[in-house]
Amino acid sequence: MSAAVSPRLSHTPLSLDGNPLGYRASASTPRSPGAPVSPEPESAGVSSASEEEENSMEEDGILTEEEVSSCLYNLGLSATGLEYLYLCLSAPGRNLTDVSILCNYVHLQKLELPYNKIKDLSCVSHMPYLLVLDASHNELSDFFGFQPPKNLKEVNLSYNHMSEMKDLTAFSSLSKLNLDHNSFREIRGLEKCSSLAHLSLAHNRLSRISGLANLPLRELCLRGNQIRKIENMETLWTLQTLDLSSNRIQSLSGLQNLHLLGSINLENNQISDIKEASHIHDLPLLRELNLQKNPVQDQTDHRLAVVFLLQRLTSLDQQGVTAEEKVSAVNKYDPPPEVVAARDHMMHVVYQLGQPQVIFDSTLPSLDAPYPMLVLAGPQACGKRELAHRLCQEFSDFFAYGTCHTTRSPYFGELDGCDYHYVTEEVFQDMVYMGKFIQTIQYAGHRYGLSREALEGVAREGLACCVHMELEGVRSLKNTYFEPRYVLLIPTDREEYARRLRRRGLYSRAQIDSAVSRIDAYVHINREHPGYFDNVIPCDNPAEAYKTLSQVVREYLGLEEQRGATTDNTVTGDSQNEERSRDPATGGAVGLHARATGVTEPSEPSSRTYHSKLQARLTPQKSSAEIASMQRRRQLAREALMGRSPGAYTQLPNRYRYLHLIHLYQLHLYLLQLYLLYLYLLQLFSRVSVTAPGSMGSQLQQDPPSMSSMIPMTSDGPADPSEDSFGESRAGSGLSLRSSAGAFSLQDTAEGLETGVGPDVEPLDIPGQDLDSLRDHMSSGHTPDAPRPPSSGNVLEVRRIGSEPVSARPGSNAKPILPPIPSGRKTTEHPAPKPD
Ligand SMILES: Nc1ncnc2c1ncn2[C@@H]1O[C@H](COP(=O)(O)OP(=O)(O)OP(=O)(O)O)[C@@H](O)[C@H]1O
Repeated sequence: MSAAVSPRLSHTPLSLDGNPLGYRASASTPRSPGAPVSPEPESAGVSSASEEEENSMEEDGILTEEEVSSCLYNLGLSATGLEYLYLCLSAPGRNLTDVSILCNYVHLQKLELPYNKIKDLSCVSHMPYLLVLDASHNELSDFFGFQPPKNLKEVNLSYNHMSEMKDLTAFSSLSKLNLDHNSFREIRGLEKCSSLAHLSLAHNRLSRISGLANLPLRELCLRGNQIRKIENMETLWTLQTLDLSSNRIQSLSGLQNLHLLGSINLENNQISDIKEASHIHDLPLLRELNLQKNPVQDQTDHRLAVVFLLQRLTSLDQQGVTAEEKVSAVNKYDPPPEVVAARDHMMHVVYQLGQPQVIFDSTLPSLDAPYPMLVLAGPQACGKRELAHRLCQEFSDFFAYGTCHTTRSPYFGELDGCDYHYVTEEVFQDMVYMGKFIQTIQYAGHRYGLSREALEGVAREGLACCVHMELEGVRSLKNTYFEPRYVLLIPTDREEYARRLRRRGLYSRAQIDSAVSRIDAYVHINREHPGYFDNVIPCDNPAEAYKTLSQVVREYLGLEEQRGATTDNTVTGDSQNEERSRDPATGGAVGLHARATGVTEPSEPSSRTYHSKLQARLTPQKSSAEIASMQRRRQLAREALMGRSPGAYTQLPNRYRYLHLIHLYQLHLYLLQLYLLYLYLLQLFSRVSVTAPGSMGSQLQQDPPSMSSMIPMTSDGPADPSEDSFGESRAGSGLSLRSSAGAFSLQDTAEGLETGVGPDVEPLDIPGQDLDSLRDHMSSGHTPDAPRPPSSGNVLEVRRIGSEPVSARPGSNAKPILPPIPSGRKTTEHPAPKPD
């Protein structure tokens, strides 16, 4: 059966309307109405009645039998199955006014009479087998003005003059009804149309949606009415396509329950708020949405916002939604934590680039080794701030508290500058614009940030910075060039943690719930990304947590070595433990497992022993951090010798900074070598000049006479031979380096330069003019380290180990050196004493 017939082609409907046999009724073959016919092959010339005849018929608008003959098509079995009949009639665009003759064609199943002037369709009452009726573009004013054909399925009465719907209960088979372009003001009479799947009432005068309850509609078109509100549609469970374009709708409320909706057209309405999209957010099958010509289009990024709210859309405003758009939308409105962190990092880098570039104290210790930091991470009020303070107190030689900025106001007992720098939102934002932060986060409506200055202050002291932060802060910090140690403090007892939060009396119930739920984020990231945190410490009991933390820190610093020597013996005496710890398949797994499961077991001596021993075996004599530290000190010494301070190139643009440093380094190296050669020759000459010629050879073979002054001394005598001449204990670099800061030896510098692995050089405070004094001093026959009379600040002082530590870098703003926290390095054996 033909679905549609073009009115202008209706004279030759055979090829278009599915008559496979190519038969049609001959106009010259009269037959009784509905009478069976024998199929005849169509012959050219017979198919059309004479034009004159047709014109005369069209003029008076009465459909005649001859014309009917020419309009019949689709020969087939009658509904009874007993005879062959023409089942369809198509007479479009003939200006017909009277089609009463069709009362005789009782077997018709499809009747197409569009583009005529028909006012009366009562003939349809005589077509009990009619399935499809198309009477669009006529002058009908009587709604369904005929007796219901029992099986009528599709009716098109669009473009007529009907204004009132009547009860269609009798049309129970009706599945498709088109009533567009009439004058209906209200939908009614459809309640019993239990098969109605497609209904179109476009361009009528409807002002509200009604009369559709419980209809099995799959497609509903109410375009071009005056509807203001989506209502009475809750029961249209089966609706898949909805066209409400060109109405006056302001809200999408009312569509929430239509779970099968796949396409909504709301073009040309009054929707002005993007949030309206949230009403259809949960429709699982929604793929197409048209919001063109709505006020909402004026909002910037409205498309991204809608794409974000309705992420299942494949087409928005008749334009395909791309994957890129979806990603951008999510990144804009609900960015994943990684994106937040990356953006935060990017923002601070960009703002910082806008500022004059300087070499920061926190980058100076070495270009290779990042500034040492310890980050205590964990959910709010897990006690990490107290732990950080305590740690900095106990290990004050190593750590200082990095005070962050916050926009929240201080709680009772908190001190500005101690716990946080409390600033206003404006000040905080200004600091952001000035590129002062390394990372920031927004937490519980407040902003927190670690400023560069907080870090620099600690770096200037030569200490490692200890900070505490939330997971978001850790994520951001991980994007920077800093490589802190991250210790996760995690509450394992949620009840206790919630109680602790409640006890503080500072947080609302929602805040407490949120804080408790954030534990999962920490657990998740620790489980999914082994190694994300270097250590995980349960913090249910603050005292226990601190004990574990300080233990961990000691291990980092290598301080455990000295203290745990006896412990080691007892532990290593346990052969079983030792065996286990040596076996990477068992002991090693314990350590890894502890990390992976997120709980370290500091009370597990075997794993600790195994770990430290393994580290001791695997770690080379010097770690990269130590080497970096030594290189830096050598460089500082050279700078000091040359009377240079870093201030000369601190204003260099960032990108030339490292290149410039390398060139300077090479130049220094070269000049220093020349200078040392010169000094050495001077020294030789001076000695040769005071030594008898016969003893000259033996004198030359001796160690340099100043060697004794190079041996580190303590107040009680020579220093521990396990320390090198700079007091740097190989086993515990962090501790010894700090205590020996300021020691220096020219010979050692020369030695180090020649061998490349010589003793370390500590920076020497030599102002520029000291060089002249040094030259004068040596030209008078003294060695550089020979004592010189004191003068007012222009004296070259060779500090011995054991003198009080120097807190400032030689030259301008040098600082004592704290190497990056050694990576758990522990050696059981002390380095072999240096030969005298
Ligand atoms: N710069 C920062 N980056 C990321 N997180 C930060 C930063 N500064 C502070 N925080 C974290 O913000 C959260 C809220 O800070 P607040 O001072 O209100 O909590 P707290 O009660 O002191 O928590 P805690 O005792 O665990 O430190 C804390 O978890 C804190 O560690």
